[in-house]
Amino acid sequence: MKLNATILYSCVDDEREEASTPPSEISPPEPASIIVGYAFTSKKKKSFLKPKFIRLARNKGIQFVPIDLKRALSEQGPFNIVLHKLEGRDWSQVIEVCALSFILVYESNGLVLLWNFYCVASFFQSHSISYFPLKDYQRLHPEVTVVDPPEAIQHLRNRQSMLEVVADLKLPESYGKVCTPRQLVISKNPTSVPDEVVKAGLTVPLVVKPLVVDGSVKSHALFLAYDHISLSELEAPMVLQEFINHSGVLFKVFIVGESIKVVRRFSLPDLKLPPQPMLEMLAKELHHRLGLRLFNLDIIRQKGTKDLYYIIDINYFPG
Ligand SMILES: Nc1ncnc2c1ncn2[C@@H]1O[C@H](COP(=O)(O)OP(=O)(O)OP(=O)(O)O)[C@@H](O)[C@H]1O
Ligand SMILES: O=P(O)(O)O[C@H]1[C@H](O)[C@H](O)[C@H](OP(=O)(O)O)[C@@H](OP(=O)(O)O)[C@@H]1O
Ligand SMILES: [Mg+2]
Repeated sequence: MKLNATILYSCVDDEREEASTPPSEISPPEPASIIVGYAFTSKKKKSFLKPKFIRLARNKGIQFVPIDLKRALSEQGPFNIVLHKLEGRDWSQVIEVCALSFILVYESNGLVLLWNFYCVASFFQSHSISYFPLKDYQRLHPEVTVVDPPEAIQHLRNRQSMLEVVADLKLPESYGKVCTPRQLVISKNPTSVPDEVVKAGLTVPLVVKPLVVDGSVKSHALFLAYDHISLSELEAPMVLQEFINHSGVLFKVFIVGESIKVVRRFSLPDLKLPPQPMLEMLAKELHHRLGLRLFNLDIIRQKGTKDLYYIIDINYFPG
């Protein structure tokens, strides 16, 4: 969900360039000292690989090379860094599910399809394609930095596990208190939702969010439920989250390795930012617990309080 943004701690060039020419097609690549292999959705290509950014990177000896997902990763490169953001299931799972489907077909159809599965397996072997290419690639090439490991990203692909890790933190409260909105996960059809909401002690209005976050448009379709009747009309799986009044101000906290950048959206000029030491503790802890280097936290402050903060969303490799 995009709102107007004011950059605070750092000056980021927000100039939008419509063109999204792949880097390799702009001009012949300069000799690069760092080669970044990337596997992106077309949306990510557009938002991230802007010509101006690619020029800047090239001047610094960094070259972006597209990864061909249809070919074995080990046949491509060499890369210094692998950067990825794909829609739906992550890269390794797509291949895993493909192999699994053959096993399932084999189980229901007997020997003929056993042979089929065997052929697929030997095809993968002879073409050096593993069922978990990124994992295998990491094992074979520990010198390559993969940003970020698919298993770490999994935490952020579900709005329950995403916030559980924050709820488990035991941070000192000297700079402010960080919590998460109370929420209820609805996994099945929602006819019983009104009762469940009452049982859980939640009250309307509630923010309704799809449980799964897979980069699709659907996973960003949010609703506000103002009454109990509308709750039973929604599509599971979803989370129902208590609405936090927050004066319409959101802090986007971007974490890139050890650095933290804060962006205020719907900014008010005289409003103070969340304290830097609190953000540093949060970023450090979540980096360790999630195993991610490139992510962002969306933080709001409860209206009428000075230091009660809620983390409402965490995004991997955000815009
Ligand atoms: N619990 C909440 N209380 C009040 N407002 C909320 C709450 N949750 C979300 N919002 C509002 O809805 C917006 C979108 O919510 P959220 O970030 O969870 O969705 P998203 O689809 O993951 O968005 P993004 O594209 O930023 O990742 C927030 O930026 C905030 O303005
Ligand atoms: O407001 P921002 O720029 O942080 O919006 C992000 C959004 O929060 C999600 O991270 C999006 O990723 P998906 O969940 O995969 O859709 C980002 O899109 P992307 O195409 O840049 O990865 C948004 O920019
Ligand atoms: Mg999000």
